Amino acid sequence: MAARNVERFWEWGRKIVCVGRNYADHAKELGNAVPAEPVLFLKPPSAYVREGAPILLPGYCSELHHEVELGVVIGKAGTAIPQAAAMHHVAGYALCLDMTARDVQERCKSRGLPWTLAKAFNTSCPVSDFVPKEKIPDPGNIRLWLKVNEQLRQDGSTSQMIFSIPYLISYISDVISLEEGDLILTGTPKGVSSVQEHDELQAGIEDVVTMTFRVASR
Ligand SMILES: CC(=O)CC(=O)C(=O)O
Ligand SMILES: [Mg+2]
Repeated sequence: MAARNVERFWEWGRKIVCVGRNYADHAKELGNAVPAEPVLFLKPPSAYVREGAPILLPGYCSELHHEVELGVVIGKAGTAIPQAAAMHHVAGYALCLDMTARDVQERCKSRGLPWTLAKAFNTSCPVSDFVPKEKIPDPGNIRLWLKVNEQLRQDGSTSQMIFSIPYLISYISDVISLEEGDLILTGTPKGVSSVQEHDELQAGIEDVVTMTFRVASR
């Protein structure tokens, strides 16, 4: 069998581990408490969508939100990885959107139900090209931005994250072993807002990588 290339991690069928409420200003804008420990949820590999294909509005959602996030691509498997060794397990990064059916999430929250329908639907994880680790020497201090129809909606820095990337890798891998090709979404800064059919979303990690997606109905 030909060796698989981590640069095409989205084709591997590996898990996507997402961190919620990792930026205090975003937790605040949604009226959520700032967490004492990371809030985790999962997306399946079927959530991936690549540039050229649309983000599909789930039929049961009336308020689809964008969340721009730094994605961390795992290059070396591990369980209970110590923080000091965490960055040795990183192959690189990707620009990601954590598309969220916000109305559905609010209903789930009020009923104490899991967020699966709100977070894990097909095309809920638009993802950029792979960014090799060397291109982002300080992932804890880099700008993330997102425009909808050319209007800037999100503009934050990973320096605002509550839990650092090494802490997240250590925390997650203590509970869920990380494998090569897994992706960690590290949370979103403030400015999330709803998108409609035909909207154009442009996002970037500083000027390192950008991507553009359109929203379409199913
Ligand atoms: C409230 C959320 O949807 C949490 C989340 O995904 C985040 O990035 O924060
Ligand atoms: Mg998110």
